[in-house]
Amino acid sequence: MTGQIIVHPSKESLAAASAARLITTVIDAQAERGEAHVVLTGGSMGSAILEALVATPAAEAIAWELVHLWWGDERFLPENDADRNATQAFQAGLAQLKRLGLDDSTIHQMAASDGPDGDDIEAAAQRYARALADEAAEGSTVPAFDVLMLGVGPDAHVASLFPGKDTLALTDVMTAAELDSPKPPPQRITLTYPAINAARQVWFLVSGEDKAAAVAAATGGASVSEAPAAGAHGTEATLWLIDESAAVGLPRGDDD
Ligand SMILES: O=C1O[C@H](COP(=O)(O)O)[C@@H](O)[C@H](O)[C@H]1O
Repeated sequence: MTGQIIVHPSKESLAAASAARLITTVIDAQAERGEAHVVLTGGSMGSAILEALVATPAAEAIAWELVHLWWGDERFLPENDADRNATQAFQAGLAQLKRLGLDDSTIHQMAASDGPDGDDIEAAAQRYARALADEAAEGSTVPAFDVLMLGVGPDAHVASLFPGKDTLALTDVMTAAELDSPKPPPQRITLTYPAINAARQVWFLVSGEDKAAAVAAATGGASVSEAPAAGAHGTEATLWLIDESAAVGLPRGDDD
């Protein structure tokens, strides 16, 4: 496998330690490059890390006005729908981070199904690809994200890249529409592997025994088609940040 597995005792300690790691990584990125690009995940750990982040005073050490936030995927639903990843992120912590200087202009949401493209999901996916290209360095189509976080489903999906789907094979586009997701809602927009794998650091955030088989498969040599998480990696680091319950399927000695 590529990457390092770090096991935390509980979901709470995983979220708190990952939030602390995120703060340090963003501060380092800003010291080196001025601004930082962070990709958020949806799902349970997406909310947990934002809640932990806003609960620590150390979050104030980040220059939030120089942070770009992106999403790895989005459920294609109307704006403010409770199931949108962005809605959940605002509830979990983005609203508080705006008080620390995070600006709407650098919160890059994927379009909603009642947004500028209406229900044309392909157009909405392409719109996000253009937004990524606008912030990319010359000659690149996406920013070299400093941290890209990924939750992992029980079926080992990441972002909205699901087992056996055509989106897994895309190499020439940075975003894609998923029209028939096995997990509701069926319509989603996702980053593709070329976009994900441009990140400096990819962090998988996984809690719960229902994810243990997915963690074991993705880190144990399963194919990308079976376990999409196996196809994601960073250019500098790939970290599996998991809790003990998500680690129960790992061979003994594979964790820290
Ligand atoms: O639907 C989604 O699911 C995955 C995993 O979510 P979880 O609640 O099982 O942790 C998430 O990473 C993705 O962003 C989201 O759209």
